[in-house]
Amino acid sequence: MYGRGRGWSPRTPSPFNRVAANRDGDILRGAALQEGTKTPSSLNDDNNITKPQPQSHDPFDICPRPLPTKQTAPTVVLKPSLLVTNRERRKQAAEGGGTGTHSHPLVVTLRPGMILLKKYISVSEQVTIVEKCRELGRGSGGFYQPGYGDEEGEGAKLRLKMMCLGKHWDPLSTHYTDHRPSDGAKPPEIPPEFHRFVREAMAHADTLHPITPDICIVNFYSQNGRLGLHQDKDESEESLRQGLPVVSFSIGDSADFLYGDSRDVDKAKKLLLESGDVLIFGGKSRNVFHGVSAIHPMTAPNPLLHQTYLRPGRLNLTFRQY
Ligand SMILES: O=C(O)CCC(=O)C(=O)O
Ligand SMILES: [Fe+2]
Repeated sequence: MYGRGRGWSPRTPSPFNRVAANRDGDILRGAALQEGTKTPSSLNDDNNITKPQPQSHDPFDICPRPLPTKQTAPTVVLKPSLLVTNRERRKQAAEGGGTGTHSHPLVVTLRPGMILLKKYISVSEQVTIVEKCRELGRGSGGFYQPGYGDEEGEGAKLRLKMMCLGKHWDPLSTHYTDHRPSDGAKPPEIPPEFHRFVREAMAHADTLHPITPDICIVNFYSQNGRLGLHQDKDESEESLRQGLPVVSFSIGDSADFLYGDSRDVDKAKKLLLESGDVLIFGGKSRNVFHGVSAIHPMTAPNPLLHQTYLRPGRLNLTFRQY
């Protein structure tokens, strides 16, 4: 995914020092290194440092329930009335999308091989996706904060939480593996309903080869999340040669998505990806450089938040065929 396309390996000096210094910022150093990880080294009985142990990752809940307030016991969390929810749904439908009727999606060709299905995923489908990602994300192989740098996980961290389905993408080796090296977890399977959503979306991108995804990388960006410009180049040579597309679902807060022909942020185009958007890039755009430069707070659709408690931020799923 990110690594190989970014043109470095763990044994060569990481370009992230450069990236971190130039505001493109897909990593955090220092204090943020602590988030979501535990140090893998430990002492044995004789107080000698042992070999690195498998890490455990703190569970990460993308839909935390509100804490009860002090003065009232037990707290009842009020969901909006049906009237309010329906009004919001109608408003959203009137604004042009996310209605769940895929008969006339707005299909925009951004460049050859790069297709945007605007507000394509209905709110109820977004709810299904969020709930499934929540469930899988809290279990074995669920969300963690991926690190680069060294085998002890003491290097830089990506500025997002990640979970892989189908196969694990390892940021250290920049290869796909059957298990997550840090804790040995096997990635959960891609849920059958996700396969259906991808199949239906692909039908609107008929200039591109359809995929049968066997990998889905799920990223959760908090409001200061970022992802530097990179190419997705770690799938099989055959997949890349055929230009098999990456299918990307955006849910939650909107994001500034950058794309272009080089890693140069100043030359990249900027696209606002909103909740329910599907971006497909394959064929002549399979190697496009892309990244996320900003998340826009408080832009997620209210009905989605009311139904899922999705935390502030953005969920992105990229489906690929190895
Ligand atoms: O979050 C996005 O829109 C892009 C994610 C991405 O490029 C990746 O996971 O490789
Ligand atoms: Fe990517």
